[in-house]
Amino acid sequence: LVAVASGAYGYDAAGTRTISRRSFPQGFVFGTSSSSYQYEGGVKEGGKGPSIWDTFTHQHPEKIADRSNGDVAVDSYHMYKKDVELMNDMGMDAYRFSISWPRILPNGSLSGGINREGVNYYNNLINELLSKRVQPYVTIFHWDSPQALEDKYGGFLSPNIVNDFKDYAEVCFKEFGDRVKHWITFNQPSVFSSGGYDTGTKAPGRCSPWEGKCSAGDSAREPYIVGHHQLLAHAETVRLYKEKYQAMQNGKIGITLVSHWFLPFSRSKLDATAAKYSLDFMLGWFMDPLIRGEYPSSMKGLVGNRMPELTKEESELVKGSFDFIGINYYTTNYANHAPPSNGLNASYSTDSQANLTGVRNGVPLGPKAASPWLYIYPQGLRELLLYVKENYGNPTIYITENGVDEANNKTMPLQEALKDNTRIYYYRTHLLALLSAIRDGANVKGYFAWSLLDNFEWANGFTVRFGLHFVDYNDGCKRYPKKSARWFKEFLEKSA
Ligand SMILES: OC[C@@H]1[C@@H](O)[C@H](O)[C@@H](O)c2nnnn21
Repeated sequence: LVAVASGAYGYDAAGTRTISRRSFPQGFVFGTSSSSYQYEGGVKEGGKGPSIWDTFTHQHPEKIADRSNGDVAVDSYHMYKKDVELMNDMGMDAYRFSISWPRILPNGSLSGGINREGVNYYNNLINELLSKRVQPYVTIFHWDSPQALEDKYGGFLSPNIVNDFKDYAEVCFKEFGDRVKHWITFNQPSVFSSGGYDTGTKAPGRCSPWEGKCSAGDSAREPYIVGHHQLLAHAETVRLYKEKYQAMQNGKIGITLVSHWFLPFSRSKLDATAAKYSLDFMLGWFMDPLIRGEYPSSMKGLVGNRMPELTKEESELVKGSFDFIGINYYTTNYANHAPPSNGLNASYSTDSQANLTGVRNGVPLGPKAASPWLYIYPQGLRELLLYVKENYGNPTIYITENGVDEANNKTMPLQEALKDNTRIYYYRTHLLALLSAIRDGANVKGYFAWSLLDNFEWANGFTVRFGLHFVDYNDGCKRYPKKSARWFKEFLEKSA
């Protein structure tokens, strides 16, 4: 009875299914995730050059729900020691953060000079983490590319970006690789491509005139070009790390992809195909080249001559270019067949011939979060991981993001805002789903919650809160642990 009460067998005395870190394999890594533009602030401090997100939010405040920006964000540029203290208080093993490219190379290219103040900031953060035995997992690119390269040659629209990215990554390996042992080249290249170049809802805000309010762009071609250049930049960087640094620094390198799980809206074959196409366009776009050296056949068939081709040499460079794959999972969608729009208005979002929704015949897949795209469906994480195991050779996986948001209710008293029971439900059920997939053979080595703190949520600005800690934007970004942070502390209690 005592063992059951202590949750040793997964159930508490009340019979509620419980879970703790002891349920997971020995050495399984638990952490939290963040990104430079969403956390740092210090927009013009320490010699940082402008990023495309600085430009996007200042030139198009109308594209951000509350017309806000990341100039201050949650001020981690000045408060990183407090952040590390919060991770340590919870008992977290690791922290995933991204480096701001223009904070290291203000002019984008190596020839423009290295900003030593920027290097110092990340050295201080890494050293603070290690002083508390929190392992740094570093994302080299989380969407905030240098404005200087956008102006110089169109950023990721140009193949020139591949060498500039590789040079930037090499500076990171040289400066931080003695202490950073897990590198993630890109965060969600599919979303950088679709948000920035299909819908125009993310920086640099390009799209076709009929897709959105953008000054320029081509939603039918640019997302695929930008995706292709990210894939090549990733593969060249992995080759550099493996040829020149891995033996000496003994780190691992990978990439983070995002995917929903997809369920057919009906039992029709067309909807089953729509679900598969949706998975190919969101996950397979990059997973297929990484595992097989080829874009998905569905994409090649549906996108046709607008889909870039991997040469034989590129295919060999990309195939197997990883030690691990990061997967971000948040939600699941129903997919129903959507006949192709007229050929004139093709785009990444319509090429997959699928309409996506979280509701079927008025019934939602699960409780709805604050973000309209997020329905709580933990089983989707299990299904996605088993799909990756069965279809992609069971590669080493880290869940590099998983989380849920609530609305930023400015009239709610602080003590009420800290009672985030939905987030506890979300994490408990998703960790159970993850454990189930691991027990069925999924090769998962770690899990990172999004996010340590409430932060700047891109087009949603500060109108939603994803954090385990509440950030008071009206009082110097003061941090307060939510109830979920206390839940995670119990979950992680190493001695338990
Ligand atoms: O929307 C919440 C988070 C963002 O804040 C992250 O920056 C991004 O990597 C992501 N991908 N899917 N969901 N997310």
